[in-house]
Amino acid sequence: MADGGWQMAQREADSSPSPIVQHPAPRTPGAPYRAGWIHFTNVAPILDSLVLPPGVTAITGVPTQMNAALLSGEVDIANISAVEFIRNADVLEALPDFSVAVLGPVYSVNLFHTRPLEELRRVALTAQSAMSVALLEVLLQGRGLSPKLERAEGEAEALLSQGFDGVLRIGDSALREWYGVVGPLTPETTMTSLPHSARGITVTDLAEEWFRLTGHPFTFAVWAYRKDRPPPAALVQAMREARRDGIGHLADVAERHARKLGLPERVVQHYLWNFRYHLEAPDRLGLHEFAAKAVPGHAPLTFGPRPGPR
Ligand SMILES: C=C(O[C@@H]1C=C(C(=O)O)C=C[C@H]1O)C(=O)O
Repeated sequence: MADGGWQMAQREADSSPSPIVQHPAPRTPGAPYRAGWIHFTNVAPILDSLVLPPGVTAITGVPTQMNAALLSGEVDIANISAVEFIRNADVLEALPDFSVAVLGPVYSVNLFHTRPLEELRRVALTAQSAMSVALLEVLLQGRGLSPKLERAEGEAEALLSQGFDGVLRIGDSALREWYGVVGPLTPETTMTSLPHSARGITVTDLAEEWFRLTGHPFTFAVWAYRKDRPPPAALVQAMREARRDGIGHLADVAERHARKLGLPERVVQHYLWNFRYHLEAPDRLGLHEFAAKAVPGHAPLTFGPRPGPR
């Protein structure tokens, strides 16, 4: 579904640092604390082992759903698109030690294209993602490129055969479609440098492009909460324990999710060990650099108290 007006509307919304936050009704005492999880495979090392403490409930959804749920007050904490945290930094705060970030390629935030980037005319964007759209805009602006950006859902190869010359995809389907283009990998394929083109389709990995541009990691998601609704300590502790367990058993997590995704185990294992889940100094540097480029004039980014031992 093409929508020519959407690009302008989106650009206008993007350039405004003021939040579109609704003010939820005050909570009744004793009401549950509500979490919203984007449950893509890349968060499995944190979420799969998570045992919610008493008094905490959770829902799941795609990034734009969880962004909206946090901003409307439907949930109190969520792993949201980092760009929404930046845009709404006056009302949101983030946990200081949780991120979905990478240094270099991510494999699941992909622009599939059939012409060189410089010659792109029509690019399909998924409505599931806020972060990848903002990143794509920064990368295109950096190269002085302005293809028409349109909202359209569907698999990359199908959209490429329907008049789009670029298709932006995220998450598990983007990972699967990347492998669909470049796979199957041979035993000789080095796992430090996976291929990015085949059959006339190039897969530009937006996090790798960001690394080429800045030398920094790219932080896709942070765990944000409303400043007036910080998470109970028991929830943060449970998340830290779940992450320690998940990263400690990454091969098991990868095996389970490889089966679900229909991908080879070693591909999923490589995908997962590539992530940076602790919002460390380089990830914050990348986040601040992106914030300055994508949301000039944003409110200062604030993070909760420093964590205890991991
Ligand atoms: C790396 C990814 O990051 C996710 C992408 C998001 C977005 O595009 O808005 C939001 C949260 C991230 O967890 C991915 O989905 O592949």
